[in-house]
Amino acid sequence: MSRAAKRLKMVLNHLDHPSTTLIASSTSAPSVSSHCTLPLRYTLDNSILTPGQRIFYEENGFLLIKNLVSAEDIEKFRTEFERICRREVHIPGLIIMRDVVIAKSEFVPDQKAVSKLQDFQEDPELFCYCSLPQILKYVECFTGPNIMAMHTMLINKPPDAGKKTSRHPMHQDLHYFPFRPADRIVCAWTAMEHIHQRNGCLVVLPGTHRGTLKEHDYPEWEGGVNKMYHGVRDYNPDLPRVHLEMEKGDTVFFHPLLIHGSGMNQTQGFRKAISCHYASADCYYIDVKGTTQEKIEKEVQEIAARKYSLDNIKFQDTWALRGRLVQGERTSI
Ligand SMILES: CCCCCCCCCCCCCCCCCCCC(=O)SCCNC(=O)CCNC(=O)[C@H](O)C(C)(C)COP(=O)(O)OP(=O)(O)OC[C@H]1O[C@@H](n2cnc3c(N)ncnc32)[C@H](O)[C@@H]1OP(=O)(O)O
Ligand SMILES: Nc1ncnc2c1ncn2[C@@H]1O[C@H](COP(=O)(O)OP(=O)(O)OP(=O)(O)O)[C@@H](O)[C@H]1O
Ligand SMILES: O=C(O)CCC(=O)C(=O)O
Ligand SMILES: [Fe+2]
Ligand SMILES: [Mg+2]
Repeated sequence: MSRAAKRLKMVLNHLDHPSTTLIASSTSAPSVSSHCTLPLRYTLDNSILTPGQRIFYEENGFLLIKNLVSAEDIEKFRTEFERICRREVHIPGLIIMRDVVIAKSEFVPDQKAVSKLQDFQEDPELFCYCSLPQILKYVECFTGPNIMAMHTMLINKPPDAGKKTSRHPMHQDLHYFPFRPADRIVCAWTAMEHIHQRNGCLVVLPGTHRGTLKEHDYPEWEGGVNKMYHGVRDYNPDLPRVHLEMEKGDTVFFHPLLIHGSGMNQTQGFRKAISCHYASADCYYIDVKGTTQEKIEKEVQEIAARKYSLDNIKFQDTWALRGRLVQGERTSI
């Protein structure tokens, strides 16, 4: 056995012990070190993730699992999405979002007018995604056994109308969340078709989950920006980034501090993905007053007041009302 292989084996043998520390370099096999250490803090001890997968998530803040959701399930989500677009079903609480370019034009009951569905927790067909056992099995590695589905989306990224508004600016999802700890929150995002750079795949900045929550603002884009699409202020386009090309059914799990976004859709198709943000039910709410999240709190409260006549609702309560238990016990949030 080579020296590198021996070293790797030693790390793998130790990984099941919480006290183990390791350094994991981004290029080669991880090595045990007594002076420069990185505890495992982003993943929990169970037998689902291989040691290599744990190290990868610890280092990079995301983990891609191939072929996790079946074609039949994806077909079911697609069918339901189309029914919603044709207004054949009405789902309480569901937000149907249109791209900013067409938001002010005429009503067209077609999927071509819908860029995103948000908050589908009351739709049994779509919410089925959030309870898929093969997804929850992975989610538990990050959240622990008590699991809440906090936020649901089906993204139908439209062909760009020429103004680059189909882009999603680089952001950290934690910016939208008034609950903690961040390490017990994870997003599952599943490709509903082949997603590549030309139709606007996810773009991630590996390792940025180890940083802090950054200040977010609307980016200054000439062609306009969609409502609530905040981006990290002073985005540095020189940081190393990875385009996540995915096949239908592939699922990426990522940390809420990971900086990510998606490019414009340069094809004529509507690229589809379905996602859910999960949190441990043992998380707790925080007050965002006086923090960088105050602006988003205000925007969400304005929407809650305008759309649902919920005046003076607390930011935390907009989440408590939408969150749904999918495994274990609803202990806190
Ligand atoms: C049961 C408790 C209820 C609590 C309710 C709380 C509401 C919560 C809102 C969402 C929270 C978002 C949290 C997400 C966090 C997850 C992390 C992931 C990061 C992201 O995904 S970032 C993007 C997330 N945000 C969105 O997807 C935006 C959500 N969209 C909307 O809220 C609505 O689509 C919108 C934009 C408010 C419009 O809806 P609606 O009011 O139904 O639409 P109207 O046609 O009536 O238009 C009203 C007004 O808005 C303009 N408009 C419409 N679409 C857009 C757009 N895409 N961009 C900019 N402006 C838009 C439209 O032209 C109208 O303007 P007027 O000037 O004519 O009034
Ligand atoms: N000023 C900015 N602030 C925040 N996010 C940005 C900014 N500019 C670009 N992005 C985001 O960067 C990510 C990468 O975009 P994309 O894949 O389109 O890059 P690219 O096509 O390689 O670059 P370019 O568009 O410059 O040719 C997208 O999420 C995009 O929305
Ligand atoms: O373009 C996408 O599908 C990603 C959207 C995203 O990151 C989000 O909604 O939080
Ligand atoms: Fe996001
Ligand atoms: Mg681009």
